[in-house]
Amino acid sequence: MSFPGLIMPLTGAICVGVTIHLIVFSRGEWERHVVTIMWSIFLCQALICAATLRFYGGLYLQSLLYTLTTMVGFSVGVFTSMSIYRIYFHRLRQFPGPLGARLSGFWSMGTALRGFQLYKKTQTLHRFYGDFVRIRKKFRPREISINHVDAIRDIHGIRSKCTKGPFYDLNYPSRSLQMTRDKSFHSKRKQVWEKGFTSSALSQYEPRILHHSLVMAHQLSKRTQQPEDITKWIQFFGFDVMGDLVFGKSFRMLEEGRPHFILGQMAAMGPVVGSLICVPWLFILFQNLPVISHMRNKWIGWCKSQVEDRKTFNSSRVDLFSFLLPPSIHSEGLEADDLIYDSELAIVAGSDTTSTTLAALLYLLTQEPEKQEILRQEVDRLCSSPQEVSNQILSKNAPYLDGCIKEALRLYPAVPSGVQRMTPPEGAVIAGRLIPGDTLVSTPTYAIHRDPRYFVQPDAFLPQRWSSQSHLLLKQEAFNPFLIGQHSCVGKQLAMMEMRILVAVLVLSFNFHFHDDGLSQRSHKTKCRGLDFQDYFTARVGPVEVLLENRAIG
Ligand code: HEM
Repeated sequence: MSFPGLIMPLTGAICVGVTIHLIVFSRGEWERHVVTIMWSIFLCQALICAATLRFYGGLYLQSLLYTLTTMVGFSVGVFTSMSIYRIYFHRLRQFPGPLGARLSGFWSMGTALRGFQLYKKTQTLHRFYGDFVRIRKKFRPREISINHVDAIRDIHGIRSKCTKGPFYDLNYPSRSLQMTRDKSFHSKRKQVWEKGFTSSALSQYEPRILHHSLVMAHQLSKRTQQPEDITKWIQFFGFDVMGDLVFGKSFRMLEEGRPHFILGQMAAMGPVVGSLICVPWLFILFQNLPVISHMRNKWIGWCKSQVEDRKTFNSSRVDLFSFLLPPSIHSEGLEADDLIYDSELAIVAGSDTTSTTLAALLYLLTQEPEKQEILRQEVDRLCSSPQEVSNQILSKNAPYLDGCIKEALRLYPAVPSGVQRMTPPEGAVIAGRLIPGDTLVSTPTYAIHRDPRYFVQPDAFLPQRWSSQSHLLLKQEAFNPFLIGQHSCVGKQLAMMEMRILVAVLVLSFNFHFHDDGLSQRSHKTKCRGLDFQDYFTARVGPVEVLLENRAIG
């Protein structure tokens, strides 16, 4: 039998592609089913191949050509229909934004891959297009970034009807306090988490945080001959503290002066996550690839073994785990793996964010020695030695220290692009404008934090704007590093305590300088070029090499 022309299968496949786009891809949330969808497409292609082979009597090449034609036709159908729909018919078409960003997540992925500075690109787009920009940051072009202070209240505030968007399905069906869209599970679990951050719980963590700060100062005091990468030590600190508070044992990175495997794991995963979250279906597909799933399983397996270890020892010391571990798993509707993912969340959310802010702050203080000196004088007045550093004293009497921390959080927010929420089906008025239902919305934290409508000299490090010179602060509500509302950061007070204690110990122990005489190229570069601040959903700071000078105190 002769092999038919390819026009008919091509046209048929294009029609199927258009139909599938219109009934599946243009509505609902299909991303979490992407693996099934891919398998179905694969299966259809295999069936077409087998059927043509059988029907046309074993003409392998032709049969392959036929199958490829249908595949190309299908893809052309889906992507053409998608592009036309997104440009001309999408219900968000009245919102401006760059063409690429309206078309596809690959635009954001390309932008992310060029230095992981999507937060800066978003800021530039807002300057060009205005407060509302249609941009695909984490999910499809139905996302609008809103660069307005009122949007923070309207999207995240306690009265908001916006819910978590499909970004929070990325680990589905695994769930943690943060990565769940189940409201009732979240609110029950949040109550449990909050018990781990009361002032009485925090006061029990404080001596351990001070201990880790002193170990870090001790290690640094032996490294004053040449510039030292302070970011590395701060990461050790952040992870050691969280290991101690979550699993009851430190990772001992500070003591041993070298990274634990978890840090290498996180460093490797950062760019992968940072680029793939822009195209979530690809993220979910990647997670299922053997190499990636092996890395992830290794890490989760490690968390699991730590959770098991922690369950078996009855610590007399209170730690976060004592609160998270229920008397009986079933009593709180937990599933067996929930604790593992919650402990992973605590380690990652608690260490990365705090380390980023601390590294940014030390960079800013080294950049501006006169502000470093004002801070040192304030801390000197309150604490006679690093061993005497106390959160209680600092939190009540050190406004300049708190101002420094807030400025670091403002200039370099640890979640710089903001987080994704979804409007209710009936839509919502956000910053004075009606946004259609089921639209993904976010507030770009970095851009809002550097908006001159809300902060005078927004790019300058001015700790006094939070105390003696409040006229430099035009809209306090625009400052939103921990978020507000029911999904706000549960670890805020712990983070503030850690940052106060470590910074106080360090400024009491050392003077920080950038090295200018060519001894350290990197130190000089950091000084001239600014901070290497990369956005992988949570941000990371590159090496900050500073020269430490021991101070004679006590
Ligand atoms: C400078 C430090 C920190 C910053 C800037 C920060 C920021 C944030 C932000 C913006 C969120 C919202 C994420 C989202 O909705 O997807 C969040 C959530 C969260 N943070 Fe933090 N965080 C910090 C430190 C900590 C610490 C020390 C912990 C301790 C374990 C922690 C635990 C959490 C948890 C468990 C959530 C999820 C809360 C929920 O979904 O209800 N964070 N954080």
